[in-house]
Amino acid sequence: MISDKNSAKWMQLPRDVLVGHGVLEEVGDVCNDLKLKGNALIVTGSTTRDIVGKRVCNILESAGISAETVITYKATTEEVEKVMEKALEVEASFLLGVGSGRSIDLAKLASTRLKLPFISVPTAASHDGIASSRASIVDNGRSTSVQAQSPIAVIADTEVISAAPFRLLAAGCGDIISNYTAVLDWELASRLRNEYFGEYAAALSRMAAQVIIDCADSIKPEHETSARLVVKALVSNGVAMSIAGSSRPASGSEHMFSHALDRIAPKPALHGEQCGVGTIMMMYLHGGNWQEIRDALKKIGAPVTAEELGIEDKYIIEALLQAHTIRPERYTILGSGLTPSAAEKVARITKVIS
Ligand SMILES: NC(=O)C1=CN([C@@H]2O[C@H](COP(=O)(O)OP(=O)(O)OC[C@H]3O[C@@H](n4cnc5c(N)ncnc54)[C@H](OP(=O)(O)O)[C@@H]3O)[C@@H](O)[C@H]2O)C=CC1
Ligand SMILES: O=C(CO)COP(=O)(O)O
Ligand SMILES: [Zn+2]
Repeated sequence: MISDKNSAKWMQLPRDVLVGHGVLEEVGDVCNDLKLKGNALIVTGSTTRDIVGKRVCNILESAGISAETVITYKATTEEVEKVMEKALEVEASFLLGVGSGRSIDLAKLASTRLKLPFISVPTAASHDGIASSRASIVDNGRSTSVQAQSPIAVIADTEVISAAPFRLLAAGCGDIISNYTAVLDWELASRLRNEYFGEYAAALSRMAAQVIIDCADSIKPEHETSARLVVKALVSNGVAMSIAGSSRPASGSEHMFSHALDRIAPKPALHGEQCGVGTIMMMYLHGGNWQEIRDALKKIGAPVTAEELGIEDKYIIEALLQAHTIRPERYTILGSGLTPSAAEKVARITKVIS
């Protein structure tokens, strides 16, 4: 028998996934189904608390579960600690991340460290951390991708998500389309560095990006069918990351560019918006069809230029120059870095700057 000891992996996936109109009302039933009792801690943002957090609190209380709330501001190590302290103070037996990517990541990592279950309740389809087992946290000013647990349940109410500002849904499309360059980078790292490459996770990731590109014409504001399509692709991305055991299928050079912008731009845009623009430029560097990426993002209504991101050209160039230093262990098309003239060239040719 030929053994393959290195391939043994623990793939953690959500148990209950609810996507649809009004599924928020089923939070109590989901807790019952999963035998979650005691006190809940709702991790939410200042806007999303008013939109959904308070409603979740009421639904839980009607189901006999007492719920406390903690408000999040930044996805940092300090805030993970703040959430953990609050969970201990209220003797929480499980956590819910109710809101944006930041609140979900903080609930995910804090619950992992406390060994408590966690439910993901996204209020927008802006990022693919909805169902993933990773948390993107800034530690000491450095962007890190931390292994965490998958949510035990995902409750994605398309009525809520389609009512969110359309900019958030368009950003989610950028986060999914970025799978294309992420997978190209992963393949490159496999060829040049003999890095493990997961065919299945890569295929799933490419498929989600393809679905969004193929449906770009029909992704519209306030359409629940659009919200549903994007949420399903985001959930699928989370599954791809869990299968891979890393964010590799969904995060490559275009994500490093976005993380660099978060570090240096005075007012960064949304994660998925920056990743979308990064994908246009990284696809050019890969010698691929960057125009197809740009056209799809334009059709959806996501930004394709520095001006549309609301970021000055000089920060785009600086982020291109710094991107390879963000996660040096993650080999990408950026290799050991671009020269200033190459960075300016890629941004100009792809019309990101003019
Ligand atoms: N773990 C993973 O695998 C991944 C993690 N990420 C991470 O997720 C984060 C990006 O998430 P993203 O959601 O784009 O950005 P943010 O977490 O920054 O949230 C963006 C804003 O949208 C608001 N918002 C959310 N839902 C609604 C709504 N229904 N109506 C009105 N406003 C709303 C939020 O309000 P409020 O202030 O209330 O939160 C917040 O102000 C980054 O930190 C990124 O690194 C991204 C991809 C994958
Ligand atoms: O944003 C992500 C995938 O879309 C997670 O990626 P990172 O590993 O870059 O934090
Ligand atoms: Zn992302």
